[in-house]
Amino acid sequence: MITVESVSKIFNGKPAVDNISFQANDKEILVLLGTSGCGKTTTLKMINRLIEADSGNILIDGKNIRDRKVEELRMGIGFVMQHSGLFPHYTIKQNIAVVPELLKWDTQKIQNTTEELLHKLHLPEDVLSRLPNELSGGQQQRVGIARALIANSPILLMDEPFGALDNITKADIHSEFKSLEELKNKTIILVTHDVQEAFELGQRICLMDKGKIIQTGTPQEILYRPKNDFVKDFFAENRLLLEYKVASLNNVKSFIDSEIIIGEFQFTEETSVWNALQKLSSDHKNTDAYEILIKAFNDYRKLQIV
Ligand SMILES: Nc1ncnc2c1ncn2[C@@H]1O[C@H](COP(=O)(O)OP(=O)(O)OP(=O)(O)O)[C@@H](O)[C@H]1O
Repeated sequence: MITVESVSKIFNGKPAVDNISFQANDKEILVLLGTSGCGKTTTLKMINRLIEADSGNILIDGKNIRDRKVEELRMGIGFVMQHSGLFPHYTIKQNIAVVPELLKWDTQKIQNTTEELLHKLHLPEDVLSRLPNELSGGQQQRVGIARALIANSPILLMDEPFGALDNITKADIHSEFKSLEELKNKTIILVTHDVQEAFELGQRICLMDKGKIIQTGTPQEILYRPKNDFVKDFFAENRLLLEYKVASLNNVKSFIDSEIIIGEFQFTEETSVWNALQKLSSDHKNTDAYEILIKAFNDYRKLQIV
């Protein structure tokens, strides 16, 4: 568990992070969401002490990170930097091997684990001998993720890990990412300014503005019980889409005979209404099921909006 207690950071007399507190629970993906300059990256970097907090405390599993050696602290934290952060003069193979070499893994183990991760992240093996600038932005980001995952540390900090991807590739990566076995037991803090990404990946979201946390909650809580007008307005543009994405078939099942829809189309109760509708809309034979689901969603929605 990561606990951030009343943490602040001031740059040139201006607060970049202003007395924030939150907790990332074990094995959850907590998203820090906010517009450019609101203090997300600074917050993330304070957790692995790339930036030292001016005040407040950060605890990992109850231990203050100030009381730990920086190198030892960072060994237990995978970090995916904004724009991949790969060493430009190292090959991809060397970039991925940096931490395993510090941990004195034998060459065979490094090679096997690297190949396994490349495969899972859909990167061809021939990238290994290339330099970062010989890869696309999206490929570089996947390498950045492989590098952060290889040592299997229990905590993962990710700064805009999919920022270089277009929206279509992003949607694919999000579902791949969520199903990666390597992530299942990790506590993950992910920074993004992309509202849809936050809703697709975050179990909880901290919405930040001007160095402060405005609201922390599940996507449903943030959407249906916004703390103030700022939160409401922040999601106004994407609101309907987000509502379809946060509602699962489990949420709407009491409004339909969902067994039919779930069984017939191989959905699960966790499938979002959005994904189910997308699948149903791809074939005109499913028009009836599509309409049943829309109606159920509308009935469910009426009860959420207070
Ligand atoms: N090293 C630094 N020196 C001075 N000011 C800084 C430094 N790092 C960040 N800042 C300032 O602190 C504020 C917060 O920056 P931060 O990078 O944490 O924001 P962010 O939410 O991650 O933004 P982005 O999404 O654009 O990366 C900004 O006003 C930024 O200009």
